Formats: sequence, structure tokens, C-alpha cells
Amino acid sequence: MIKIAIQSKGRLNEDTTQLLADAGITVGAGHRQLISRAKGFDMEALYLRDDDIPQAVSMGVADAGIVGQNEVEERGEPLRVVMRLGFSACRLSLAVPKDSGYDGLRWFDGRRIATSYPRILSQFFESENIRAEIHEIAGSVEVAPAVGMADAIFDIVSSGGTLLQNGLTEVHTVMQSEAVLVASRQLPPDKERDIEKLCFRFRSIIDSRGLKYVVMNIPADRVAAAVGMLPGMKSPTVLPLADPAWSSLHVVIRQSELWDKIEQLKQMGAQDILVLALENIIR
Ligand SMILES: Nc1ncnc2c1ncn2[C@@H]1O[C@H](COP(=O)(O)OP(=O)(O)OP(=O)(O)O)[C@@H](O)[C@H]1O
Ligand SMILES: O=P(O)(O)OC[C@H]1O[C@H](OP(=O)(O)OP(=O)(O)O)[C@H](O)[C@@H]1O
Ligand SMILES: [Mg+2]
Repeated sequence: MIKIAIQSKGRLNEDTTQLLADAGITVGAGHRQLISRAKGFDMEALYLRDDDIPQAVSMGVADAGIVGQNEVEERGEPLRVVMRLGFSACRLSLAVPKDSGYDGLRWFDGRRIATSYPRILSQFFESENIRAEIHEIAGSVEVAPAVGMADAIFDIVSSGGTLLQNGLTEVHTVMQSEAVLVASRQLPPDKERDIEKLCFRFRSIIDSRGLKYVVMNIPADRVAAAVGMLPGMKSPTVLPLADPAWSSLHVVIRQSELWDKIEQLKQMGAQDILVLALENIIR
């Protein structure tokens, strides 16, 4: 049985539980539970603080884990990043008070920077030859400049709303992050096969996100023109209808292009257009 460490509560917990559920694996909701036996896969879920997941995996307490790349990088544990999971996208950035007179990275020389990511920041400063004082704080980093604890901050940014609320401006992005599946560097072959199975399921879910399956009827003499403007896994599928003047066209379309394509198809005479959710793509 494989043991997977997941965040007990917080931003990663819900999306992790959802990804597992989409992969046919039900785990408990975490919170006060420490360990739970999954349904749908021979697996045990270990609920931990996200900061502790890299160490749990490198120590072999868990065989694998789901955690942000930012924590993987910060902890510096010997691990394998097996797969990017496409959720909890954020970045780690330096930010300064709006009226700081910031004029480039050298501004940080001799300044005090508050962060929960001292390792990533010190590596960055070292690579840029910047000598600054790094102050590690556990949370509410964005408040540090206003209360006089620091001159600037280095923290997670997503929408930028928290920076704005605290009168800060993002001046430099040091890393991009998203949730990843990590695994121990050495696993017995049976557990390695379980990781491969999990990856196979996750990949099919991630690949299908943002895609729609579109089915329509179209005059047979317009099929060639329609196929020319449509994407497709190989190419769109064309099926004859009982009425030889009409065909049925099936195609996978990216959500972001959906309405543009549908408008063009309607102009070409497409009718009875069905847009269906796509749950998995098995390649
Ligand atoms: N605003 C955000 N948008 C997107 N992803 C985020 C955001 N904030 C954090 N993350 C990602 O989610 C991870 C977990 O964030 P969360 O705030 O739950 O962490 P935490 O407070 O350290 O939790 P824990 O109690 O488990 O230590 C972060 O390490 C980061 O990868
Ligand atoms: O750019 P934004 O979209 O505002 O997101 C960034 C904020 O999100 C996270 O905090 P969270 O909201 O999880 O609260 P926390 O400080 O309690 O972790 C992170 O620590 C930032 O403070
Ligand atoms: Mg944490």
C-alpha cells in the first residue's frame, strides 16, 4: 500500500481531495484526522501541514506527497518532483512599500526583508550579490513593513490583492509555483508502479481541463471547410447522417476558443450544436 502526504487543511486541501476524487480515489477530509485509508486505490492518506510534507516524503514516512513547489524548494529535501498538477498557481515575489523610491534590485542592499521563505530568498540574493537582512516570520508577512518590522517583503502573490491592501508594490518575481506530486527518490517497484498509475489518472484529468466535446449537424458540403478551421485530437470526427445532405461533426475544443468557433460554425450552417463536459482524456 502506498502512503501519500496531503495538506490537512488550507489552500491545497480542497483541490487535492478533488483531484483524487476525480481519479476515483476517496479520502477523508483531513482536519483533525491524521491518517485515513482511501477507497478506490490501495492507498493511505497522511494529513500534514504543508511545510512538513517534503520532509515526510524524504524521510520515507510517506512515499509521495502533494505540495506547492514553493515548499519543495524552500525545504530543500532530496525529493523527486514527479508531476505538476495545475492548481494553486502562485509566485514568490519581492514587494516594497509604494513610496519607497525603489530603483532596481540594488535597492535591497542593507535592507530588512520579512519572509516565510528565507532559503529561497537567500539563494536569490546570493546569486544577485545582494547583502540584505532576512527576517523569517511565519505569517502575515505583508503587514511587516507597516508595523516597522521590515523595509520590504518576499511572499506568495496570486491576484496581488493582499499587496494592494497593504500598500505594497510587487517589484521582482523570484519563482513561479503550482502544486506538484513529489515522491521519494528510492521506492520499491510495486510502489513505483502505484505512482505511475496515479500519474496516469492525474494526467488524463489535467489534460481534459478546459476542453469541451462539441457535437453538431452540418451540411455535408460544408464539412471540409469546417474541418479546416477546427482543432481535433487527431482530426475532427465526421459521421454520415441518414439524410445524405447532412453530416455529424465531433470535435474537442478549448474552452477559451469555444464561442468563437461556435459562431463560425453556425455561420457555416451548423445546427443542433451540443457542448459536452470532457472528464478524461486517455492517451
Ligand atoms: N493566494 C494563493 N493563490 C494560489 N496558491 C496559493 C495562494 N496562497 C498559497 N498558495 C499555495 O498553497 C500552498 C498552501 O497555502 P496555505 O495558505 O494553505 O499554507 P499554510 O498556511 O502554510 O498551511 P499549513 O497550515 O498547511 O502550513 C502554498 O504553499 C502555495 O503553494
Ligand atoms: O495575491 P493574493 O491573491 O492576495 O494572494 C496572496 C496571499 O495568499 C496567501 O495568503 P492566504 O490568503 O492563504 O492567507 P494566510 O496569510 O492566512 O496564509 C499568501 O500568503 C498571500 O498573503
Ligand atoms: Mg505551511
